[in-house]
Amino acid sequence: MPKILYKDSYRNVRRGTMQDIELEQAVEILLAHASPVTETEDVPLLDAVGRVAAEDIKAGFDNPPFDRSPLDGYTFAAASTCMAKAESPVTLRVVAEECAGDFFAGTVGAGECVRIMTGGAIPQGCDCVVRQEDVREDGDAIRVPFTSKPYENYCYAGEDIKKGTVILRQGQIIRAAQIAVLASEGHATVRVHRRVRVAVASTGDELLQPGEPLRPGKIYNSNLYLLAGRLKELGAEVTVVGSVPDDVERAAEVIASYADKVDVFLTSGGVSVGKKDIMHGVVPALGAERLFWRVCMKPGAPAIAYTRGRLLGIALSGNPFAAFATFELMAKPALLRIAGQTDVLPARRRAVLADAFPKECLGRRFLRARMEADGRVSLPDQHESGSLFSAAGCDAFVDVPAGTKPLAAGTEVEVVIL
Ligand SMILES: Nc1nc2c(c(=O)[nH]1)N[C@H]1C(S)=C(S)[C@@H](COP(=O)(O)OP(=O)(O)OC[C@H]3O[C@@H](n4cnc5c(N)ncnc54)[C@H](O)[C@@H]3O)O[C@H]1N2
Ligand code: MOO
Repeated sequence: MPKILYKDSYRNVRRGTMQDIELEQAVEILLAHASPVTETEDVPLLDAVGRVAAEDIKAGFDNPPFDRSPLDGYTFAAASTCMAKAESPVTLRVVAEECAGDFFAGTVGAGECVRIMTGGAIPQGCDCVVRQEDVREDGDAIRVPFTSKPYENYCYAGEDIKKGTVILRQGQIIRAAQIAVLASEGHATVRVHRRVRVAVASTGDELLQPGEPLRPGKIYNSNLYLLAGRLKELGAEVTVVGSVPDDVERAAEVIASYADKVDVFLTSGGVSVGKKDIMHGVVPALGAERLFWRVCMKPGAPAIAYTRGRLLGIALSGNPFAAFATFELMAKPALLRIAGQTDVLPARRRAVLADAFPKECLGRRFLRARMEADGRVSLPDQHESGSLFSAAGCDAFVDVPAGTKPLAAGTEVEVVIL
């Protein structure tokens, strides 16, 4: 591997045609290099929660599979009660009893009924159900004091799902409701894409692992937990590499050793213009192609993306909120695409600010924020890129365009929902 000096690495890439790109362009470039995994596997339904469907599934039969009763009561032909009145009820003979799961194979004739429980299959000859509380039970007969209409209190076969309906779409994320629908159609397993494999590491000789004693000038490594934790939440197969030293060759060797094992190598730190911002050197040392460096946004502007063969490398800023924001806005769409998902961009909406933001934004800025129950979006007090704690309760970013003056409470803003 060529020896690359720290001081060379950013200066070389800064010269020439290098230009900051818009976030949307960065996402487009990442998505263009995010090939969905092709390997699939069949997993039991409960293991499929959080996974991405690898095939469209159509309902193989009408659900429910038979006409059924929505009540505990009696079923008969509505025509049998056409003469019924409160003062002269019609008497119907109870010829059978059916609980849910039973099947009465006979035909119910005029003047007859079947006692039926909720979920019981409606027998031949019957077209309505009455509640048992509404009739008088009298030995093996009932007295019905009103006329019933055909298909009153009646659940049709296929009322829930018609045969042939697409019940799961390729690329859809599978949640509890989806596995319940699959179960209702008799599926015990479902075909899913294999999980996206991500190695996550942090750069920075200042970093200590939690559990080590705190030493002067050092800080604990929080980004590793933020990124690995978020990857877990998103259902990725995470390899926690840990801290890589601030050494171009060593870091490149570590990343290269994962090139065939993971889809994405995610790092934080070392992307700005400092003496130890090694990622500029790591990219050529890896023999990788740099896709971009610097995005027109705060925080996280100095993010780098690169590829080597099938490996996609995403190097985020070390500042914790920069790592947080750029992970959500740039890395996540690419990871979801690789995982096989079709819907990969975060939702956006307009909302009114509950709090003021007192600073002018010369460049485009993403503010940590929280959607409130009243539909407004609130801001914490602390917005530094290096501050993590105030982001911990946030579930949205306010997307503030370049050149925005201080924002007053009550201003309508564009919000990215996490
Ligand atoms: N002269 C300039 N300096 C800086 C610029 C610039 O344009 N010119 N950009 C600033 C911006 S914006 C950012 S963002 C940071 C990006 O720096 P790096 O991505 O190279 O990150 P580091 O220098 O390694 O670290 C920055 C900051 O974050 C702390 N850190 C790093 N890793 C972790 C971790 N795993 N857990 C917790 N905290 C971490 C690190 O100690 C630093 O305080 O550069 C600005 N500078
Ligand atoms: O892009 Mo940086 O995170 O603002 O300090």
